[in-house]
Amino acid sequence: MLEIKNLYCGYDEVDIIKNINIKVEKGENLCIIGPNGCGKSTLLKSIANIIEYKGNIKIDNKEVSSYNRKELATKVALMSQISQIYFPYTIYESVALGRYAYSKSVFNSISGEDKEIILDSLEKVGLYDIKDKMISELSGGQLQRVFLARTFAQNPDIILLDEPTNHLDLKHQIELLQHLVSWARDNEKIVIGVLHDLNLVQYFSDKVIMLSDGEVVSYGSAKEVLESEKLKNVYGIDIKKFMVEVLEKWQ
Ligand SMILES: Nc1ncnc2c1ncn2[C@@H]1O[C@H](COP(=O)(O)OP(=O)(O)OP(=O)(O)O)[C@@H](O)[C@H]1O
Repeated sequence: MLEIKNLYCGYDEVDIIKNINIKVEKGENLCIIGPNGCGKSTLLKSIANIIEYKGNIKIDNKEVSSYNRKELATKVALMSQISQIYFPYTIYESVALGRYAYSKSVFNSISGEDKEIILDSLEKVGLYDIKDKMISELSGGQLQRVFLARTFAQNPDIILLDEPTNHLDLKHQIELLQHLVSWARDNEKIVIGVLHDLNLVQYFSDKVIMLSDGEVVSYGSAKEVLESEKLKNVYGIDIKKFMVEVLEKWQ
């Protein structure tokens, strides 16, 4: 379980995130929404202990800042927006890096069980058949799926995703989110994702948290949070009216 209490964090002594309190139960999918710059990525970075924070962030009753790096890697994995850094690795090798947290030393070779987990992760994201390709030869969407497979291979208790679908076509967006939902439900894990597409939020989340200027302005089911008036106040446009107009065009 993840429990966040009185959380404040930011950069250069300026708080971006202010007084956040949430509890996420095992098996739950939480979506974080809110306009550009409201602090969504900053919140994820604090949960992954990448930036310092004030208050409490506890995974299984232990403060994330008190886990050592390797231990924390078995608890939480952050998949960020795609980085443009390309290492000279194959897809398989890149995904194998996800098993590092479980190796006894950097000199240990990968075990039979590790191999099975890596191949299973590649299968899940549909990259098994091209696992020996160099990652420098991949499209943005394929690369995103490599990072996701590495996250699955890491098998943490909590996966944090920062706009995981931004490079994916619609089929892969839906498949990815379906994988994540069943991964969380079947294994009693937690998925916390920043999503901009409110249709996907509506479809895949158990709970939604809406941020505005670093504070929680709404927290609950998608039905409770994605209310027309609340969205208008935070985003400054009538999103529901726009969505309904678009849907009518499909008729
Ligand atoms: N490394 C950093 N140093 C200083 N300020 C930063 C840093 N990263 C982000 N910020 C600032 O913190 C604020 C929140 O940024 P953050 O990336 O968390 O927002 P976001 O809600 O994820 O935005 P977006 O939807 O555009 O991705 C912004 O004002 C941003 O400029």
